[in-house]
Amino acid sequence: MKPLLDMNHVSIDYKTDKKEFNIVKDLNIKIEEKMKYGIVGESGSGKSLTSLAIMNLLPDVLDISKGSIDFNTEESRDLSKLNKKQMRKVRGNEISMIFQEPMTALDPLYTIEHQLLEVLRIHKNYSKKEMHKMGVDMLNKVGISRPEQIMKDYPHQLSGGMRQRVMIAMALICEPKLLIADEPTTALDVTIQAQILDLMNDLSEKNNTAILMITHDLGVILETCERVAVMYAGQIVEESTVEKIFEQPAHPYTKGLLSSIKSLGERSKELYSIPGNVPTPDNYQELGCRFATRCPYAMDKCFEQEPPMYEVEEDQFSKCWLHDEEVQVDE
Ligand SMILES: Nc1ncnc2c1ncn2[C@@H]1O[C@H](COP(=O)(O)OP(=O)(O)OP(=O)(O)O)[C@@H](O)[C@H]1O
Repeated sequence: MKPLLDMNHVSIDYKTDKKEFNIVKDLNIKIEEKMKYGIVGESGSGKSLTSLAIMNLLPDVLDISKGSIDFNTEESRDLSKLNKKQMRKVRGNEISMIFQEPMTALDPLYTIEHQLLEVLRIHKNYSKKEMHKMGVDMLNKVGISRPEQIMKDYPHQLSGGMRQRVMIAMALICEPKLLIADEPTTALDVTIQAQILDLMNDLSEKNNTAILMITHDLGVILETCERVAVMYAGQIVEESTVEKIFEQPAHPYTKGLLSSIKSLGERSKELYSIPGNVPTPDNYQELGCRFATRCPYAMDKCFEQEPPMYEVEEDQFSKCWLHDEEVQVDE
């Protein structure tokens, strides 16, 4: 069976009359129905552009220069080829998205009822009364008490956690096949974070919704996902099940990310962080590995030739020259 979402060799370029450069390169992601899939990476690694590409919402200066984004439901569609009208039918209905900061997605001028029911008005054919009832039920499901009152409120009258619950309600009211959650809990208190993640998981399980979780936080991935792609500077550097990535990470970048959360957990005196920063796209190395400048194991070859993706274990893939049989490493 075809996966629900199949990103095949997707590259995203910046392109204007004056300048042109590649940002996201050769992305391959397969998300099966009902699967919980995570993309993790530091700021600037290309996570958000990946989600915007799926939603066909890339800004004008960015362009999918290669590859396809196949969305396979009863029919198969390459989302990157759909026009605006066709894509509007997909967004909010078959694929929906939760953002980090709900205030940017909620309009301060409209009531929660107006905004919550908007996707139903656009995509479905229910009476006003039916929609109202569905709205109240959905608010109940996301754990909002007094839903009738909240329906009449405006976004600023709600707390951050409540607004995030409303966003989840909005995203799931049409029972989408895929929910994209871009840092859905980063702006919330730690105690509320866990509640919101649990809620998203519960609801998506009940509705058979697949989740694409986008985050810089490996802890969130560990709690919510089955598979994970680790992104660095616009590329996937490692991909596997969450279990394998946590227990036996293969790529030096993944190892670095894990050391940072482990040292947090152990409250060690010195918090480990990977030295240096993610380069900006106009500074990506044209040759070699994009992580080489920060990699503790970098060899000459890493600056000269781009490594392929190796299957280092069954169903575990890592893009690093260290896995090459001809490379000798002294550890
Ligand atoms: N409109 C744009 N024009 C030019 N470059 C852009 C544009 N949007 C994003 N970029 C660049 O693309 C790279 C990837 O950005 P992206 O927002 O996808 O990263 P991210 O991993 O989601 O980071 P964050 O967690 O900070 O959102 C960054 O270096 C960013 O500067």
